[in-house]
Amino acid sequence: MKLLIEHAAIVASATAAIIENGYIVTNGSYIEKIGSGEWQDAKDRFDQVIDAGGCVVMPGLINTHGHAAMALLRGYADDLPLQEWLQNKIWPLEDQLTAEDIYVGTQLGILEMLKSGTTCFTDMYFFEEQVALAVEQSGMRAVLSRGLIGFGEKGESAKQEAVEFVGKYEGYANGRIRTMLGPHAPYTCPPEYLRGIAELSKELQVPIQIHLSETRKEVADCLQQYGKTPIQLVKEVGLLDRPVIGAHCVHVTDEDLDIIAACGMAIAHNPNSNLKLGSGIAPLTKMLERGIVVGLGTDGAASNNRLDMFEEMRMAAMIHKGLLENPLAISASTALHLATKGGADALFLGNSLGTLTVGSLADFIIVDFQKPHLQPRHDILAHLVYAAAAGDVRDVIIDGRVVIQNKACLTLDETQIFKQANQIVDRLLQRQ
Ligand SMILES: N[C@@H](CCSC[C@H]1O[C@@H](n2cnc3c(=O)[nH]cnc32)[C@H](O)[C@@H]1O)C(=O)O
Ligand SMILES: [Zn+2]
Repeated sequence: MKLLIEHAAIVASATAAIIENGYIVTNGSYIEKIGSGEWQDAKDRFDQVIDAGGCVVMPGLINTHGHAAMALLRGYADDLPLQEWLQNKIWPLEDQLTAEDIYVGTQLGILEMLKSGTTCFTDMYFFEEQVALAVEQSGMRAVLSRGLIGFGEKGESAKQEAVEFVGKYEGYANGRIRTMLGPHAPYTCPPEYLRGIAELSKELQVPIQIHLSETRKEVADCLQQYGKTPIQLVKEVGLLDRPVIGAHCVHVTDEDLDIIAACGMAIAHNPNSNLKLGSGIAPLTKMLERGIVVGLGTDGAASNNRLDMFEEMRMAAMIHKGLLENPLAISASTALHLATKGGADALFLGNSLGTLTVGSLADFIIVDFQKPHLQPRHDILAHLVYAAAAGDVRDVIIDGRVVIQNKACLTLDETQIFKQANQIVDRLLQRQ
């Protein structure tokens, strides 16, 4: 497949100069050429030529933390704190979910992410092979892990499933699927279990994703039980000797942050989920000051309730400005970086993903700027962060393939997915 995208304003990265009247040529999965001016050569050698006049092309957004199938649970349990939300509402309902439910729920989540400009997402859930199937069929890129709760027999069999999952799906779907190990959290995985996961990660050569220091209660319980913060604990069991992305890190001490920086652990910052569950606000500026690699994430749709990275990008900028009473705290450029290259780096994929350069993967989005809220064009980068919204995404290209065209998804059947998702919820809530 060979594409020519022309007449676009190209934001190749959060720091590069904007290319006016630019073009991008793709070849297979990769970007072959980027330049400005009219395309002079023949166009008949392209499979498709896309006129992006009046639009901005930017790297696809990278969602570094979530549980896609939880789109099914959107609006099911709102206005509760994390532990109550998980134990009383989410986990009992998740116990009833079938493989088919996860497949449909993931399709719904992917559809929402694609239409709002996400080209790569991270997932930690169960029936993960169904997630892989939905990813493969949708054309999306993803980093997938079987979520692990490390107690008893179930903990061991889930670990075995995770090993098989990595073996089967690492590099699957033309490399669009990458894998990780997904121990859920220190409060659901005992220290010895986490130690085993660290060893497994080394053996299988895949990174780890885990929820860490999400709430004040989690940290207090951990201190009480082990005499250590969650960060100190995961360091001690050897987890941080491996590549790790920790989700949340809302309640971290300066010493925790020093450990994170020294070990090269990456963080998924989920501002909207942390706000909605009343967990708090992670110290993003302190993380960045220490050179910690940070990406943005939505978390599941049951705690957000959107899978919209434009929202996360905007919120990441706004919330820290307000909190620190400093409009410079997180600039538009920093927010855009976090949502693109920062995310790629946080998933250990920064070599090929996150910026638009010759030789990098052809994952990018075309944002329609012919909208009242995106005019006049003072500053394109600021518009992308402070003014643009999911609905402005016109086309999405992943792995050199057009997946969303003129706002329509070419790979998933939207009507069918809505119908099936509602049938599942009716069954779960016994409304039929
Ligand atoms: N329960 C699964 C394994 C866990 S998957 C990951 C889990 O993370 C849960 N989850 C979603 N968002 C959060 C969060 O913000 N903090 C902690 N857990 C979450 C989610 O509901 C899901 O149960 C099994 O059958 O083995
Ligand atoms: Zn989560």
